[in-house]
Amino acid sequence: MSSSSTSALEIEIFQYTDAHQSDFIENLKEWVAVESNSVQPDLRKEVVRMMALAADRLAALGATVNLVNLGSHQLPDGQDLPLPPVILGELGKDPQNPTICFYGHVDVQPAKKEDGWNTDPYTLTEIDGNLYGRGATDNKGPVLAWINAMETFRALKLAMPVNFRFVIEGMEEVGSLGLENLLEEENQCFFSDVDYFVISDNLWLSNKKPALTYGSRGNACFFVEVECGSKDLHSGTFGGIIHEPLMDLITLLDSLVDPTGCIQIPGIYDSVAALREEERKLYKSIEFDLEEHKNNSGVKKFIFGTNEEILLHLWRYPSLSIHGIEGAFHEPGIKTVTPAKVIGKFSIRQVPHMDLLVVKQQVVEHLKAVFSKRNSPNKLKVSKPLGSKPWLADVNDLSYKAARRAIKTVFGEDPDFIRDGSTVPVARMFQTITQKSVMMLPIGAADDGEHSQNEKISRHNYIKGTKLFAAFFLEISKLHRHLHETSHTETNN
Ligand SMILES: NCCCC(=O)N[C@@H](Cc1c[nH]cn1)C(=O)O
Ligand SMILES: [Zn+2]
Ligand SMILES: [Zn+2]
Repeated sequence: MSSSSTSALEIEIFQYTDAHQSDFIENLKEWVAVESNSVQPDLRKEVVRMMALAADRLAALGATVNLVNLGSHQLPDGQDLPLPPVILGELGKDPQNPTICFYGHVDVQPAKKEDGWNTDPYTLTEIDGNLYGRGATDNKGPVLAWINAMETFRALKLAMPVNFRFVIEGMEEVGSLGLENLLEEENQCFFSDVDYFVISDNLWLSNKKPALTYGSRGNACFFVEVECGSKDLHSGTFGGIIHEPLMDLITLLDSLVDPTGCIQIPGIYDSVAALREEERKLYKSIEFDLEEHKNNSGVKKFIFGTNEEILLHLWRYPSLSIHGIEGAFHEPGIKTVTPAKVIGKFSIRQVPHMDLLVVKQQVVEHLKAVFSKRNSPNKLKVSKPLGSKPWLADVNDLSYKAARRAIKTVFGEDPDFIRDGSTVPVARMFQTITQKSVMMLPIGAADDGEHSQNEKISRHNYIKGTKLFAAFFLEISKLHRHLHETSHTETNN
């Protein structure tokens, strides 16, 4: 469907895209077939193979591709494992054109058929208009949609309206190891002429309505370790006469959040930016379907009952989640052991203007205070292995204006302006390091199930996403040229 303002050029591009749907889906099928799971060390070679495939595809478009070696990293068992290279690609150096740097990742979360998938996770399978497969939406589909859009310009022999830069990595799912250093090193080189960064690695808020994302929460991950000695004990021989580490730990974990979701760590909300009335109004106006969101989650009841409260608690306030306990018996059946050492894992999503150092101090003080009340002789250790800051963009940036127009052209409606409750550390990294404009332009729908069983992207979103990116190239080019012509004229006068 095209809106009345669709240009002849856009119509030509959209017709080409529609006519080549099967080719674009074949490309995605080829990528999904690679088990580029960055979590499991024994699959690292598949991540490396995936990086080579992505590099080849960019090179076929005429891009200069540099596979940057990031060295190696140490696994928990002390073994050294090479990191996959990062792709730095470039195509076009026309000084009249804006330079857009697209970031994406081609590693995936683990997936096994027996986890509850209805189809083989590595065989892209279309059912009722949905393309199921690991990485279909996170993030191979969106990366390919961007490449498909470029391919369309090339196939139609159209001049590229923008200069392209690429950062494609293969370690996003495990914390983008080595990427921040590379961005810092390349800030004055590879990134020096970038005008706008675009990331398409998140989802719409709704299953149907397109969105533009202007913020994401950061995250502070914590380990809390309790240890009573060097070996596990028989609970019949020692139960009842020792301070069990798991009991200490459960008390500690239980002290973190009350049943209304409120974090119990003193001072944690102190620096959260005050909510302005316009912002509250904005949240009220977003078309958010609470029932749809509940259905997507598969749970029966949320803590909050209104759209406004839900959005505030997802985007605007910190939240604390407990992820697991290392060392605790978790397998089926009975084992009457008392573990000597257990590590609780939790994280606190960060919002402006929380400070990671202050948060760590508050967490440590709170846990120590709770622990001291138990008079336990056990050893307590608290650490923060990972911390990333929140990201917030300026929606007045030209890229947002261009994307909004492109969305209207392709989807026939204005997008929701949304924030993301999860963390996309690279958005904040690009912003802090380069001081340039960063935008998140999702093409996946809320029910795509990233990281979950039966991950998918719909054919509709994949193909319209391809058109959206092509329309965005044209819009940003127009707006950028106009801005520069205007400022040039003003300078000359
Ligand atoms: N919708 C985008 C999701 C990206 C994502 O899943 N990010 C992780 C990153 C992370 C944060 N803390 C540790 N890893 C997330 O959990 O938000
Ligand atoms: Zn992702
Ligand atoms: Zn992911």
